[in-house]
Amino acid sequence: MSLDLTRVRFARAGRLIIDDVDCTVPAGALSALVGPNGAGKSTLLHLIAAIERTDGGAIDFDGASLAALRRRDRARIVAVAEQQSDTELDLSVHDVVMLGRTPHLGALAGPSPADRVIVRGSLTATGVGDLEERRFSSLSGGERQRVVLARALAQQPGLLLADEPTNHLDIRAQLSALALLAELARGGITVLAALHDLGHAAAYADHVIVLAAGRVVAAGRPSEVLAPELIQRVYGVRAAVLAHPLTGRPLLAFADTSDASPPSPAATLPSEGNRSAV
Ligand SMILES: Nc1ncnc2c1ncn2[C@@H]1O[C@H](COP(=O)(O)OP(=O)(O)OP(=O)(O)O)[C@@H](O)[C@H]1O
Repeated sequence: MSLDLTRVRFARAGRLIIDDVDCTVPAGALSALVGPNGAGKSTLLHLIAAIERTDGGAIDFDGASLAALRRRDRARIVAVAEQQSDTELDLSVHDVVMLGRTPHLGALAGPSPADRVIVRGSLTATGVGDLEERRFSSLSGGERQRVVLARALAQQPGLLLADEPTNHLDIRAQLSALALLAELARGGITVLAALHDLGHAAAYADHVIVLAAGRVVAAGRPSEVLAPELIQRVYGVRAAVLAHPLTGRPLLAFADTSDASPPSPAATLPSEGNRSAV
């Protein structure tokens, strides 16, 4: 089930923050949403999740408007994994992740044993099964990040939106989180993750959407999109694309424009290999 955005617009304080965005997030793929600070990545995720209302355009998942759904129906389809507000701080980790089951529970019904199994499985999948009884407020930033992803998994969505899912994570946890998102995508979930690290996008994403100043400036396979010219144009840094010695996937190397050393001769893209490392 693909996500299709057509001429999506969003303005705040008299400024267009999302400016006629057209793009498709393909089904069963891990798509990376990349772009400089302030490009509009988080805003776009919020518009897709209908946390914010668009000022124009259409956002359809599997051919149906997400904004037109009732909140509960939408929550059965779309999950958002992002840094949480303070409202969850007083809950246990178990209860935070159980919130992901809310759209699936009957009107007056509490969680069933099956819901508890799903919660436990989600915590295990994100590597925090041993934290279930802890207060969310007592967790480190990286632990919270993984619990937030577990909550989104527990929702069993068709569309998973993740805002900086590797934030706060150590390198091993970063790779695990990305591999998990790629695996979920292969399992049929449409995944759109806002990523700052272009290396992660190159190494793990099937599809990359580049946002700059609220506009989509490129979209496609990482090997097509993450080219030195585009990175120079969008981020203002020099880049070389190498072949990862362990995986064969694209490996990006950067230098700021003041660095006088010559550009790498290896500025061609390698073929895509496995995704076990960046
Ligand atoms: N409510 C608002 N009122 C005014 N401006 C806003 C509002 N929300 C977002 N913006 C502005 O919209 C732009 C896009 O913000 P957004 O957080 O979506 O960017 P981002 O790509 O996620 O950035 P970052 O990589 O820094 O997290 C920024 O310039 C931000 O200041």
